[in-house]
Amino acid sequence: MIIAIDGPAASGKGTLARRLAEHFELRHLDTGLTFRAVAAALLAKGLPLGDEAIAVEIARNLDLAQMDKSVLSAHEIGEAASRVAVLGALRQELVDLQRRFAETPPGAVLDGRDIGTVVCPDATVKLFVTASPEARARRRTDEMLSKGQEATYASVLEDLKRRDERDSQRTVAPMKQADDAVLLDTTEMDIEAAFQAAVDIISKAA
Ligand SMILES: Nc1ncnc2c1ncn2[C@@H]1O[C@H](COP(=O)(O)OP(=O)(O)O)[C@@H](O)[C@H]1O
Ligand SMILES: Nc1ccn([C@@H]2O[C@H](COP(=O)(O)OP(=O)(O)O)[C@@H](O)[C@H]2O)c(=O)n1
Repeated sequence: MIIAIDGPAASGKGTLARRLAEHFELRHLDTGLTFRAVAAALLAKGLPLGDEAIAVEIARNLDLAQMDKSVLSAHEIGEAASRVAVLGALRQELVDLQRRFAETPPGAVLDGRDIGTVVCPDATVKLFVTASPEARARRRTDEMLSKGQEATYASVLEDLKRRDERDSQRTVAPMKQADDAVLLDTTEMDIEAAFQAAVDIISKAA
């Protein structure tokens, strides 16, 4: 079974994907981390985020097991990830890696922006998870503050909107709800309610 979860920044994709993977005894890949890892490596080398040849080389040598979420989840790396995510050759390299992960038995839950449309178009079930920009900004701000990071609601809201705009407008694999994906709007749901709604959708579809 392959569960594809897409949606905008801080919509709760990762939280849901982790819980669903545990519930259905599947592996989980946060594909955003793969873009974040490439961006972070370019930043560490002092190279421009548009250097496609080096970005592809970094992706080719990426070890999924070595990606450190606590480092890569930094807010500014999210912005840098969305800049490298427009590079077509890089996406191709990462899609190959993500697909191999998804197709390894017993299957997996993948979350990202183009899982249902590009990476796993034949996924068993597809969810497009969203929430209002204000709810997402509130959640991300609270998350950053709880980790002792500096954050203001207004700047996080602005950053998320800019990133969503870039992600949905790019020419290669833009963020988009697949035609056969089920929309899950969690604006008025807490984490538990969103999880139960997702389990219901998946149980009906699988
Ligand atoms: N339904 C929800 N209600 C309230 N907070 C949520 C909900 N879903 C996720 N969160 C919180 O919002 C933040 C962003 O969630 P995350 O799963 O990292 O989103 P994404 O993977 O889409 O960026 C986290 O702090 C998470 O605990
Ligand atoms: N499948 C994916 C996953 C992420 N990305 C890019 O990577 C960036 C970071 O993704 P993320 O899922 O880690 O971001 P958050 O939603 O956690 O803030 C996104 O803004 C996208 O530009 C992508 O293009 N395709």
